[in-house]
Amino acid sequence: MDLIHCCVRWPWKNFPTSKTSLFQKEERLRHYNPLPLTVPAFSNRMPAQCVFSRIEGKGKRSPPPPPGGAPAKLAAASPVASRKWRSSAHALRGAPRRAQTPGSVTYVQSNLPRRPVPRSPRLRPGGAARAPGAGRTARSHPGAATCPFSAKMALASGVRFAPRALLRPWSSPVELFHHDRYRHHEPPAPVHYEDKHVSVVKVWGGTEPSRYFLITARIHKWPSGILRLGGINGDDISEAPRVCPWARRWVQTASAGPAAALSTGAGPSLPLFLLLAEWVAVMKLRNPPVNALSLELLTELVISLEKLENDKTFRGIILTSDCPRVFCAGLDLTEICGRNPAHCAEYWKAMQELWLRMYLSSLVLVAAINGACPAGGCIIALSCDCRVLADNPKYRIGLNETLLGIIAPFWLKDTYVNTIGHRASEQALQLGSLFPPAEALQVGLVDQVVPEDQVQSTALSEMARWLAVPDHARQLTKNMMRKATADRLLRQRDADTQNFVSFVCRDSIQKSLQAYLEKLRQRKG
Ligand SMILES: CCCCCCCCCCC/C=C/C(=O)SCCNC(=O)CCNC(=O)[C@H](O)C(C)(C)COP(=O)(O)OP(=O)(O)OC[C@H]1O[C@@H](n2cnc3c(N)ncnc32)[C@H](O)[C@@H]1OP(=O)(O)O
Repeated sequence: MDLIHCCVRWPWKNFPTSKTSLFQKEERLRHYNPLPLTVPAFSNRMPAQCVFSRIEGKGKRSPPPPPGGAPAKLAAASPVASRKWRSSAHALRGAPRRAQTPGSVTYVQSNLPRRPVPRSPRLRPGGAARAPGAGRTARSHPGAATCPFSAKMALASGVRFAPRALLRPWSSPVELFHHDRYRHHEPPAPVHYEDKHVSVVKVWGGTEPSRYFLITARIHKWPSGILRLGGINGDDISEAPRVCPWARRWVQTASAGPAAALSTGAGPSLPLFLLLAEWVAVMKLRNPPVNALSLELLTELVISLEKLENDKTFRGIILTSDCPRVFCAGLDLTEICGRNPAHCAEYWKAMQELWLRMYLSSLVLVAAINGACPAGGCIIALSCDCRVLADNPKYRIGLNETLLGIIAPFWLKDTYVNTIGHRASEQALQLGSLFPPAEALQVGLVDQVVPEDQVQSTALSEMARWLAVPDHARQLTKNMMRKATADRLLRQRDADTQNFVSFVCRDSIQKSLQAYLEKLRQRKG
């Protein structure tokens, strides 16, 4: 299994929500030299099928909070929000930074001269700003600290978002911004731009003058790196490097194309005043020949997911296959055929664990299904948030257990029902249907069917779409939708394991598994 982690980092998390606060922000940015980003390689070969290859940012990390920093209450309630607050507060103050702890991403000394950041007269001690005339900060707005909707209300009522708004537990305001304003304002014609450095995945936003836009671009040098470039129509694009000096190369390259393309209704050029990026991991299943879910692979998957979940810089995983023509062949039948009950129990527990982790993952999981996806493979795909399937009639997807003489356990059935509905599941499960792409799309088993060579890029743009939603709101919603299903298994996990073991260890089932495996082997010959 391959994991490719790619990233660019951004120094600013508070996005201006009005022209006034934009200018305030630019004023501060003028005195702040964010860190240069270079791309060293890091490879940590794991045992078994798991390979991590990292592409990492260089720079330095924020120090712990100053005395009187993030309130202890916040730290206790939301470590992520607290951390965001700390790094942003220090960026504002130009505070010295220190190297990150070993074992995680490595940051080194910046070569760029760092200038102290003069405190804006509008900044109050503690970093909160009072916007002129506003009289209130977002924080003073009831509920603004907890949910994007009240932040939206605050926006509507003219409240300027101040640095203290960083205390909000939900993620980058850019996402809120995009979410609020651009969801229904796609450009009239798609904008295509590609050169050797970047290719534009999607442009969000309208082309009217004085409107913001957001570009999601892919950086070729970082295969799964997603770059977000924001701008206002009509401003000067040459400002961009000043704002994001460490990303100058890419900003400049990117700016020529999409900006020009977008400028039709808004003047000759557009500014890219903000650069955002997400950390997205690409996880490639690699257990040749067919990515059968061996105990080893299951374990690696669980460990990798846990690592990524715990590394708060990651927000999404694209799951795909490294084996040609097969995404995942499902359970490794050799793990349950001719094995003792203890082994079967251990195996099934690992399968449950993987499903639980994936189904309830706080990260966005996108399955880039680039091959056949039967049975357990389909389960893996169904546990993701979004599925993109390659348009090849040989790449069929579905739960075909009944054809093998086995029965999908209740939690797989529930996952199926949650995805395609009761009647379609009833039919497909009993018939053991494996759907070709067009039918899979029609029944709702996958979200997109695209030509094979576009699976990864489509998965990436789907990821961008999912990451455009504030993490906090998306995670809670996901939990709300999926928790009951997961809880059902959690309540009866041991009984489910017992059922599985006693079922697969039956002589009749062992015989049919053996016959099925034999058939697969002969078919090859
Ligand atoms: C109330 C009680 C409740 C109890 C519940 C018990 C039941 C629990 C059920 C849990 C749900 C999940 C079930 C499963 O996942 S079962 C597995 C189902 N999988 C399949 O049916 C897929 C079988 N494979 C294929 O169809 C093809 O291999 C595939 C289309 C994936 C690829 O075709 P291709 O032509 O490229 O490859 P080959 O067929 O030539 O295969 C190459 C070698 O791989 C071996 N192989 C294939 N699949 C598996 C597998 N699932 N496990 C182990 N090995 C597999 C195949 O035998 C070939 O091996 P050799 O190289 O040795 O010949």
